[in-house]
Amino acid sequence: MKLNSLGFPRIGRQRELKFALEQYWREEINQTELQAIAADLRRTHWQWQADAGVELLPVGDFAFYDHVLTLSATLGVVPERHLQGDIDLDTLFRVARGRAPTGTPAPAAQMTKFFNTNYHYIVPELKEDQQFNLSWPQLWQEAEEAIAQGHQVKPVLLGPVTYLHLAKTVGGKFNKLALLPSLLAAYEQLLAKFASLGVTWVQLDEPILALELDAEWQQALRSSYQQLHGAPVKVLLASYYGSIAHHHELVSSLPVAGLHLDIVSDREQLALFADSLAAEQVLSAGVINGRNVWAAELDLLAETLAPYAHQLGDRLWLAPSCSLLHTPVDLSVEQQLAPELKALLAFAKQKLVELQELQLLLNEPLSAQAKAICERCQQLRLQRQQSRDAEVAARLAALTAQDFQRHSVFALRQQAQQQKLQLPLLPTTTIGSFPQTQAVRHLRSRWRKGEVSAAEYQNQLQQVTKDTIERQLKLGIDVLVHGEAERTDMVEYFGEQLAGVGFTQYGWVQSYGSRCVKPPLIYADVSRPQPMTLDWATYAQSLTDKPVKGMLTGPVTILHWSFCREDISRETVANQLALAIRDEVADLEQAGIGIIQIDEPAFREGLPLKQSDWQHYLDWAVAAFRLSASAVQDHTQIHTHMCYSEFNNTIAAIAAMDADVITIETSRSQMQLLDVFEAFEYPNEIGPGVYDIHSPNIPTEAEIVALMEKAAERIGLRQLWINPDCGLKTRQWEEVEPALRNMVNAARELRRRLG
Ligand SMILES: CN1c2c(nc(N)[nH]c2=O)NC[C@@H]1CNc1ccc(C(=O)N[C@@H](CCC(=O)N[C@@H](CCC(=O)N[C@@H](CCC(=O)O)C(=O)O)C(=O)O)C(=O)O)cc1
Ligand SMILES: N[C@@H](CCS)C(=O)O
Ligand SMILES: [Zn+2]
Repeated sequence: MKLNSLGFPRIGRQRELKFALEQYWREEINQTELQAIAADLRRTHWQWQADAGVELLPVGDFAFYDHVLTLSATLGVVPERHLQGDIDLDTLFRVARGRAPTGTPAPAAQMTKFFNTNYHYIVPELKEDQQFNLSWPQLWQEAEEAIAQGHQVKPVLLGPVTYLHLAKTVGGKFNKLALLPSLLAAYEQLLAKFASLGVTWVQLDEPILALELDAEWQQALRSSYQQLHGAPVKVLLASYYGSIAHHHELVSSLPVAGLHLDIVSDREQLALFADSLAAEQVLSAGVINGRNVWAAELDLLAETLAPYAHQLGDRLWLAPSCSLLHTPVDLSVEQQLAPELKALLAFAKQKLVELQELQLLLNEPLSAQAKAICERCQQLRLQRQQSRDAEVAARLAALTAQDFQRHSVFALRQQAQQQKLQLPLLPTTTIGSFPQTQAVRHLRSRWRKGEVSAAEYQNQLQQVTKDTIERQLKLGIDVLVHGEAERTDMVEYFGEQLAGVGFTQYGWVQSYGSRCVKPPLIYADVSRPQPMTLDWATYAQSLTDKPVKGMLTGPVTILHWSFCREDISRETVANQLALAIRDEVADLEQAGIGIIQIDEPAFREGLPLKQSDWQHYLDWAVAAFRLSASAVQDHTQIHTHMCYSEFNNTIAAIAAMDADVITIETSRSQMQLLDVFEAFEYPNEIGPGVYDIHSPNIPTEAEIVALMEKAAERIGLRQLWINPDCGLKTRQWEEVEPALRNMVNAARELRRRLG
């Protein structure tokens, strides 16, 4: 029984890759030094996997920015604007970031969420006459590197059909599936190249199998794997992030040497696929959760797997459900986790050990070691069962329909709010965060190390907040924010303060490129022991007569961007979080904060992969948001904010959230995202973003006026706000101030023209 690894996090246990990349981009180290750090990380990660008993080490899971981008470069899919001579590492950085130490800057390629994860990939741009040529050697060079270290390797890359599915077409409309034959020819060359290195297995990932696919895409899968059958390597076809039981007939007819299934998402797949495997086919059972951090119940897993181990012998491989990219690297470096919580966890490195232990339970079930593992698992089960909070349960049980509903309908609330707030036509505001400067991060780091006292930390953050308020007042913005300087991250900050939620010191997970997040751990019933944002909001409000918006992260986003317990439904956890946020909303209102924003940028990302499951999700997600927002008086204005979203299939749910104001990311789509709000006759107020905060470019007054005129063609003037696309924490003050000055001037000009 082989242990199969689908990929290991590349960022490094201490985020070595992040720091090296950023140093390289700042030209503090050269490419040779960057390459050396990367090679060290790969060597370490391969060794850890080999030590755990993985025989075929994954290659292709390392990436300098994103593995989809590496594959694009491998295939020669690089936008012309970034292609300045032959492809080199800086070409990849220009595609991803718009700039690199060498070459001419050009607008970065689009970046978007990878399936239902919080990982972002760089969207390949395909032209109608796209050629695919092997153009960038990283993948086979890494295979050679691992082989030279004495390992056997299994290259891992996205399969051709998923690659096409994730790509976008540029330069006119055409069916991207027309490119499949030439793409397959490039894959054949790549597989032959691997074979020439002595590689026997190649893993091709087709996570689109977890989606509901139309006939055309199903046929694309059929014809692709029939064609690749001729390749001189064995193909392991991998799917993950969801069940593929609905494609059972299609998948079991494909002539591949093995299948990897995400068994965590649907255990029934084991029986279904095991029974239809061809005589030589391998089944890689993804039984260790690659999307979560909880220690596996190995004793129960072994019980489930035992009949299949018997049936398939060494054709059964044991694996994580997906690449370990989405988990933190190593639990052993955590020094401050409560031991009871630490015992419940397994990060990437520990998950490899779990595979090994599972193998032992199956091979030597009667051994003393096996007995000890089973006892540990039983102990953990007992501990998990004690994680209920009777008070939270009672509060949830007592909820009635009224708790999910504002007192009055929007039209009445709008009047009450206008009377109270007296805002001008087209009010201006920002989304919450202002630049998180090096100085603020350094201060926090020193406070965490005990080098700065809590009082001093507080005091200096107050200075930053005061400065942020003064800058906004000078700019003439109508609705101010305190700037979020005290927050590492919009989710982690709340995670640190909620009961039932744990947080790590080093549990970083790559979000995009060099950027990482540290997801909180929701391990027990959630409640709010004390106010979380009240002091910052009231302090900021004390500095001005203009309204300061209270700033909260919504329950759905906290849930999606955390590692969540699995013993109760996500809906229940969302409602627990909603009650905690509801209490904070009530405290803010009570303290005189008249506008409160509840951010939900992950609302859309939470949609299940299968569209047939969407409505159920939307129902409970909307309810959780409403529960968090509905305790206030009519005159208190509730905002929500969503970036990374399009609203085509969800507009009814967005309207049902019933926020008084929604701010959204629209600048890059030139306000086209508003079409759906217009068609739906969306009744509440909307702030369509006019400033692309992902770009260092400063929007001009004329550009903002033009964007808002487009918005006004679609949405009633009295419904509109003017604001950036998203928070400004990743930008510099030198960019933010002129951009916001132009935004405020544009608002004044528009009021003159349209008011
Ligand atoms: C909106 N987005 C978010 C997502 N998910 C979240 N959970 N949160 C989000 O905001 N998903 C979608 C997008 C993803 N976008 C981003 C954008 C930016 C980042 C990012 O910048 N991450 C930072 C880490 C943020 C953080 O916690 N900072 C700490 C500093 C930690 C640190 O590195 N400290 C240094 C010491 C510094 C010094 O001494 O000078 C160290 O430890 O060495 C803080 O604010 O204190 C990143 O750097 O990756 C992520 C997702
Ligand atoms: N209030 C947050 C929202 C980001 S999506 C911010 O401004 O950073
Ligand atoms: Zn945002």
